[in-house]
Amino acid sequence: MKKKFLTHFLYLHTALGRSGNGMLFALLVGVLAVNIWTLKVSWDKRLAEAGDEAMNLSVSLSRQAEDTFMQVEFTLKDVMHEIEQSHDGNISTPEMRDFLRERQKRLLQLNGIFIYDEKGRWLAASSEKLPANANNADREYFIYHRDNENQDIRIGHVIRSRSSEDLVIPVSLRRYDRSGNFAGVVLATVRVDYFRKFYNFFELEDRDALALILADTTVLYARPFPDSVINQSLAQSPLFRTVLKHADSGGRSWHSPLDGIERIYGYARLHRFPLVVTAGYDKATLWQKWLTDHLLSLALNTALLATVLGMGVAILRQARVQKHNQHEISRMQGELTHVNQTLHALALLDEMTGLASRKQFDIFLEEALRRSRSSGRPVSVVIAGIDGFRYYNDTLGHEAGNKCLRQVGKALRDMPLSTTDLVAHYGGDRFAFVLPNTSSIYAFEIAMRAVSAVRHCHLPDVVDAPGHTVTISAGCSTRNAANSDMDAAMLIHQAESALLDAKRKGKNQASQK
Ligand SMILES: Nc1nc2c(ncn2[C@@H]2O[C@H](COP(=O)(O)OP(=O)(O)OP(=O)(O)O)[C@@H](O)[C@H]2O)c(=O)[nH]1
Repeated sequence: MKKKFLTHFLYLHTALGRSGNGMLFALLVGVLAVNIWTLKVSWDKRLAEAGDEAMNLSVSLSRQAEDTFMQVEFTLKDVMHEIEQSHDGNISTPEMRDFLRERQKRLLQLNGIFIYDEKGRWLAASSEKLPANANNADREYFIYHRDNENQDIRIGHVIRSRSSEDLVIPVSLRRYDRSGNFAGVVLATVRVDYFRKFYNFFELEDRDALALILADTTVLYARPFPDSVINQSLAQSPLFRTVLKHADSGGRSWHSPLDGIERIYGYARLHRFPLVVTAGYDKATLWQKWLTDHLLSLALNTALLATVLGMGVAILRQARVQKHNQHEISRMQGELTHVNQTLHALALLDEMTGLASRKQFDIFLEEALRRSRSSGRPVSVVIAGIDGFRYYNDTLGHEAGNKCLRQVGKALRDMPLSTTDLVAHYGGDRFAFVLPNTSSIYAFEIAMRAVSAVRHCHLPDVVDAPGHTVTISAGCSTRNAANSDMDAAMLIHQAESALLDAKRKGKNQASQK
């Protein structure tokens, strides 16, 4: 049912419909393929651009991080130098505090600078006052330096400052005494807010991400995440599992383990410090923006395609209507031809007697004369009339007269004649023969046979004339070589004249002119 409807709707039952639909389908597939391909190329290009942008951003962020920590490193080294310069070994002096404060103020990223002895006690700090009995021996960086003879700068996990309550990144150096033993730690704390502010300068979408990460996979700061992600491990991130193992910088997409969102990331490992920075563009946001940019062209293309398809269907429909109309016209023409033929045939037959009509007689006679002229062979005409038919008609009535006409007509039709001869009802009580290739002698014989045929039918005549039967009289004329100038009218006139002769001579006989 559905298939039938579809076949009819799409005109698939016609050759025109099939080829039209084939063309429309090919057009649809072609336009769709080109559009999809163009859009795919455009989306791939956008992704590649986003990858490049993320990579560039991560490289600049890595420069910024390197500069930030390098300045801190130099400051720490300055502090070490200053400590070495103190003659009596006393660090807890106002001069040292001023020195530390002055150095701290130089760098925006610095939260504070601190000097601890080998027990973790505060010796000096850039802050206004030293907390009483303060001890940092429990801090992770302190324990590290106490237990490791490493002279390099160390960047630790984020901690909350005991002096300012801020989230800070501890950057520390091991102190040595003159004998080379552990003498404590010099610490500079870098504000996490410094990175927060810096990363906020960039015009990014809500779900785009920037992160500063320790090389041991610990998050130091990451936007747009809450501070709860700070110090989380990214060991499960593709960044540490695979990506960084292949290259120190580059671009790739992966799902962040912090929120599961897929981003196009750029990443860069710092050369001088064990840090990694990443910049990631949210793929879904990129897709939405790209879609919005292409929505207009997409809508226009769709509208164009729909218009073309609509026009195609309309043309197909129009062609189908035209074909239907043509079919109707030819069917009607056929019907008209049939009707015409019927009408023509009816006009050529006499309705009452079933003999040829007067019209057919005229046509047939003209044709016989034409052939006679070209062949030189004779053609004859016999005209017969019922004797005393007016009286018959007047006495027995018109209906009886009609019956008599039919009976006489039948008698004449039943006469054995040549297939080329024609018997017609000439009109009124008259009958006529056209006899091609018939000489005057033979025409006269046929006229007499006609008279005889009617007589032998014994059709009863008028009631008050017993023993009388219906008779006819006949007159004939012939065109032959001797009177070759005769036309149809002359032949008929002569035959009628002969008929009158026969009537005058007493009826029931034939006469010839
Ligand atoms: N029933 C009938 N009568 C017809 C028809 N056509 C003509 N007639 C009649 O035929 C008669 C012809 O009369 P006439 O021409 O005088 O011929 P007639 O009476 O036979 O006279 P003669 O020719 O001298 O024998 C008229 O009365 C017509 O009304 C017809 O179709 N049916």
